[in-house]
Amino acid sequence: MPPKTTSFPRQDIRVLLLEGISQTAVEAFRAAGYTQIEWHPKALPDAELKTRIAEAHIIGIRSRTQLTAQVLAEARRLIAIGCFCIGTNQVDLDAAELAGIPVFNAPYSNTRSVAELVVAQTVMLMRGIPQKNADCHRGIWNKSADGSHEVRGKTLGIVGYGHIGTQVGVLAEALGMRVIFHDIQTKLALGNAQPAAGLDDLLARADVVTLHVPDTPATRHMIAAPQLARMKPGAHLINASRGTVVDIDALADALAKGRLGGAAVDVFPVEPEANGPGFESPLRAFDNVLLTPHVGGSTLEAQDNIGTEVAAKLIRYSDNGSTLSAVNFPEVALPEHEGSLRLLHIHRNVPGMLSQINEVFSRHQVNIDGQFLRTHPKVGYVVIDVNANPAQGQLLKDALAAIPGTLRTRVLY
Ligand SMILES: NC(=O)C1=CN([C@@H]2O[C@H](COP(=O)(O)OP(=O)(O)OC[C@H]3O[C@@H](n4cnc5c(N)ncnc54)[C@H](O)[C@@H]3O)[C@@H](O)[C@H]2O)C=CC1
Ligand SMILES: O=C(O)CCC(=O)C(=O)O
Repeated sequence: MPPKTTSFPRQDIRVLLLEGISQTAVEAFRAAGYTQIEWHPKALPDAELKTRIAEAHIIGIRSRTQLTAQVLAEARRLIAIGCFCIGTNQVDLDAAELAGIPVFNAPYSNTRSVAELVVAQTVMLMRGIPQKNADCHRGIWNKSADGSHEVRGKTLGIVGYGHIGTQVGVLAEALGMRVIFHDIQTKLALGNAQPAAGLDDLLARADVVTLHVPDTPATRHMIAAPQLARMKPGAHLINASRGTVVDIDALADALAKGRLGGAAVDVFPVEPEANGPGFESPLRAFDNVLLTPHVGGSTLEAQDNIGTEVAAKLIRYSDNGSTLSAVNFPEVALPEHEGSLRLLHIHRNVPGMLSQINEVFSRHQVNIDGQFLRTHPKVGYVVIDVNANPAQGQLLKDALAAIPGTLRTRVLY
């Protein structure tokens, strides 16, 4: 099959991939006919990001690149954003939506990797391995069972019982742990897991507390001094969710006072912009804290799967207009449009928009083959398949773009 063209040829669409996104994404774009792919191993400094994003039609990032409203204001050509990870808190989702830019992510591909790391950390913390490891590195031999426990029969408290939390629970039960969880939504408990009566109840009962919530206003500092004080003396805390969830100074204080047995922390309120020296944290002072550089989802398996998954979503949107599974945008699942010309119209969701759109087609005496509409409170997305030639398509696109409240139009041939 010859490749379908979009409103301009695929080879003119510029794809900017940052932060060492897996080559599987590059391969997926190439296989779909995209040739202008710029790949960077790291995040870009803010000024360079603004320059590069101004030229890009599609951008792929991971958790480090901050796509703020100011950065997005420079992204005049951008049609789609891919977060090659789960979290999308690094993107101003409202600003992107109001600019007519859907944001896609990979909600599942690295969840197993995080779950495996957390289970390993649970065993390591319960055995006091971080301190023993630090001692050995300093040449100190300290063979002792003091403070060292099996995880079998101990209680794991999972805060946020979603894709990662549930997998952690299943793996922990396989090791003989009792699993309790807390979530703001009612959740199906897997295996023998039990819901706790609330966060305070979970904190009071768990030997190890592990956090798997997203970054939201409600989760910011959800573990601070009062919550740490409710944990069992000598219990352990694991955070592989987001650095904003734990008050790091309060955690350092609890560790300094010996209230907690230890902690494993993979995510930080401020993370260095690049690999190399420059990681600062009060937790560096503690031998009983396992520190990792935000690698919960960083396995080759996860990254390869994420590369394929998010690239497929971006390509589908670019070629077909489908926004299924976009995190910030009206979701429209579209059939192929063989034989029809497809117009995309993204607009402010104000009364009378649809009638103005349809008036364009009646004015140009063009038959509509199919129409798809979804709205969010602020933004609407209409896709119209028409029986028209490319020249008419361009005229229709210009007429649609002239409707007040239009955010973006595209034509797919
Ligand atoms: N360290 C790393 O490399 C990685 C970190 N993550 C982080 O892990 C987070 C969780 O990932 P998933 O399990 O896939 O997300 P998910 O969306 O499947 O699960 C999150 C759960 O948290 C619950 N929740 C939300 N607000 C809550 C609150 N205030 N109190 C209690 N529960 C609340 C939700 O109802 C949901 O069940 C992501 O948002 C991301 O920030 C994800 C992947 C890799
Ligand atoms: O490894 C990454 O790029 C970020 C992983 C993560 O935190 C996420 O998927 O939300």
